[in-house]
Amino acid sequence: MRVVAGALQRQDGLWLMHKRPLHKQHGGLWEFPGGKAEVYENQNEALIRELHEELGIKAVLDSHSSIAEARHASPTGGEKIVIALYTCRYWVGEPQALEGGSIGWFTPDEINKLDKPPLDVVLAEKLFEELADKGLQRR
Ligand SMILES: Nc1nc2c([nH]c(=O)n2[C@@H]2O[C@H](COP(=O)(O)OP(=O)(O)OP(=O)(O)O)[C@@H](O)[C@H]2O)c(=O)[nH]1
Repeated sequence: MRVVAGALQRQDGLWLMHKRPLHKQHGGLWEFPGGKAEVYENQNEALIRELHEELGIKAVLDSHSSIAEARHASPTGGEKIVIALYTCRYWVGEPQALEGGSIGWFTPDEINKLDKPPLDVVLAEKLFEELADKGLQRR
């Protein structure tokens, strides 16, 4: 299963995280917004669609390439999940939680402390390491 996620950074440097609705898998945990890519979509298209459905924004991805990836086999021994994370600094519209969860804006240190699904823990670590390596401002 291909999953795509967005690391949205606002102009004040804070990053958006989405709290999953309670009734879903990983309910109440904070994730990078996104979701499953359909078979007919490339990853960029899938993420732009998911960010529109979940947050109501039109996003412009910083790059066609992902900044980090995380993967694991599903607990049922079924298909492997691969999540690719893309950064995004430009979008049209004000992000809102449209699917029953909530959103918040956080510093990297705050994100590290949020309760997250396992792959988002990995994505957050890799994202902030990668940005530090590139000498980019984290906040
Ligand atoms: N973000 C994230 N998703 C994970 C992790 N582990 C894992 O199995 N997933 C699964 O990856 C999928 C992410 O897609 P999604 O966000 O569109 O899933 P969803 O349940 O909201 O949508 P759905 O109602 O269409 O199934 C979900 O099935 C989610 O449970 C993880 O560590 N982080």
